[in-house]
Amino acid sequence: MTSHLKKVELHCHLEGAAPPALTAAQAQKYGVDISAELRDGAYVWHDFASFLECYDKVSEVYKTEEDYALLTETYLDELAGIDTIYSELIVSPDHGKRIGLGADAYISGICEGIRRAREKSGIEARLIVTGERHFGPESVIGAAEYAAKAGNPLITGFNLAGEERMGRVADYARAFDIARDAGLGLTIHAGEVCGAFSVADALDAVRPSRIGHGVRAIEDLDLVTRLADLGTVLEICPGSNIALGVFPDFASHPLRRLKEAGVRVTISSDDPPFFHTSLKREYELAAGTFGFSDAEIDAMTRTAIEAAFVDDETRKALLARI
Ligand SMILES: Nc1ncnc2[nH]cnc12
Ligand SMILES: [Zn+2]
Repeated sequence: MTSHLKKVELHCHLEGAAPPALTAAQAQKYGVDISAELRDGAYVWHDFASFLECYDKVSEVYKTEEDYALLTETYLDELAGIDTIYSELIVSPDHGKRIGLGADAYISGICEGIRRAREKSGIEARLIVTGERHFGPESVIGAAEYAAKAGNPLITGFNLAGEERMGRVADYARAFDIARDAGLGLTIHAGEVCGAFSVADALDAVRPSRIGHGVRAIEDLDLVTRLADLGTVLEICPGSNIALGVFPDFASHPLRRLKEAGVRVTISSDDPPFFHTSLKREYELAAGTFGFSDAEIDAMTRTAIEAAFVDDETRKALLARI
């Protein structure tokens, strides 16, 4: 039972959190045929590449500023309902551009959703702008430039998501330089679909304070030591890793081994309904399947706040609530 624990989430893709029922209603509203991607209330995909395709198709039924406000408010309300005090949402202004809404309207809708949710429950949230690796370095640089120039106090981080097998991290280093120079926090998907080399690449080329997943670092014990020595925080999403077949089962998932090796680990849900999970379930898995005590789970939540892309005053206020 973890319902009595305060929760924090550092790694959730906004469109990846879209509830299937809301997506079905949106598709009907816009007359979009989504029957290949959404069947019997569940998203349909069979491997990482088809997951990314399904994700992009689902994203297409969220079209207006108000659609994005509603999606954001819905997800943050769900989080607040399980005692989540802080959430970082991974968002893609490029997607706003691609669907013709525009990056500013996309972000403005999301910020309105944050405002509405915060007013009801007090939940605090920030945005991590992401580039999508499969759209290539130029597009990722564009996302970084957007985030750097936005001057939006809720945009506090930059990420690289998408097809990890495309190119090497160094190809995207310039985007991270732009984001770093603008004072944004840096995190990057690595060591999820690709092996330990991808985590090493990320450390060498980006020097991020956090890594999304990073779990395949376990394939190289020297690299695990390097992560522990650097204090790099891993945003670990066990349910996602099992759903995508990164590990065959929870018994072989390295969350506990990484923690015991001194790596700073945190728990998140990634794209919850796509992976039949939720932040609530991830906390339950931490307690039940991984056998962590309440104190150990609270320590991971505290690590997440320490690594959050927020100002010191907000960090202090959040830490005081754990
Ligand atoms: N788990 C994941 N890995 C990489 N890119 C993503 N985009 C959405 N979810 C993702
Ligand atoms: Zn992710």
